[in-house]
Amino acid sequence: MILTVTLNTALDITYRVRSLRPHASHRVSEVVERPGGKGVNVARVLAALGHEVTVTGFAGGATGEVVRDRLSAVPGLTDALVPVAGATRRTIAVADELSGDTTQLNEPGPAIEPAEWGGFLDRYEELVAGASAVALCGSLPPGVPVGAYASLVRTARSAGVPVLLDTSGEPLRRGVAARPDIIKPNADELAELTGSHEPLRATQDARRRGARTVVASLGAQGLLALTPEGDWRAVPPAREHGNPTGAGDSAVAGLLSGLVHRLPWPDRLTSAVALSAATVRAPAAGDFDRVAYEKLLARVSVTAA
Ligand SMILES: O=P(O)(O)OC[C@H]1O[C@](O)(CO)[C@@H](O)[C@H]1O
Repeated sequence: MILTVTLNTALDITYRVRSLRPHASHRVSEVVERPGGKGVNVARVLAALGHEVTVTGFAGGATGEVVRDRLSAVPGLTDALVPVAGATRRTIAVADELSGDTTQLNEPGPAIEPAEWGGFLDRYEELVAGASAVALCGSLPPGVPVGAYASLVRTARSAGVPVLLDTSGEPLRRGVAARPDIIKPNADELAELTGSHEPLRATQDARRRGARTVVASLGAQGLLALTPEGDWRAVPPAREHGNPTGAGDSAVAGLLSGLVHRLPWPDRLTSAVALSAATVRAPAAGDFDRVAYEKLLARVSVTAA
């Protein structure tokens, strides 16, 4: 099984409005509610691709119950979330029909008590022992130590399980130094980590900091990957229009799926780019348009970087 870790799970709410304007009141034409947080989205896509996947992290309160209830209906997905006293956060994505842009508002998440964090570490160690790969995804809720991902990377490495890290800021900086197998920063996360806004230079710098492979997600420019097998750019055939929320999570799912199937890197990148683009076409995060995905697979271009 593939293990995904979402320390800051969420109930993702997507609102559709005609046109979003600051300081104005809006009528919402559609509301979609989904279990979210990056690792949860990754897990849902992996399950849809036919993988056995286990979700862990924290869940609490009424929002946590909704998240767990919805996850129990996903075939192939096992819920190993650790209960906490605080309530799972909500995130709000406002999709603006006129511009096609999405505005995201993410709550900070519940305060995690030291005993809850300790309980999670024990659970994580047990789960890692049965995993073929681990993904550590998203922000940290308050109370979780900033070096959390560095510890979780070290645990996976000492168990001999490949580990992918997808986070930002100081948790990413510390996590990279613990030498994860793969990191998947976006352009902003890379720039924050390295101080460089030039993607190739920043990706090389991120690799020198400790990640074995860096896969940078660059929006419409696709993925730039520096790997032990070679360096590639994987680009979708055209810019997609729709809701980009969760597109990076789908790319992570594609990378993990390719990793456990031991596919060559160009094939992993093709699948990651196609899934990512097919997610932009689907209305809610963590979903992808399967027909678009299958068509896109033949149209992604992978070239040496
Ligand atoms: O953990 P954060 O970095 O706040 O990101 C969480 C959010 O990002 C998304 O996963 C999209 O990538 C949403 O589903 C939402 O839950």
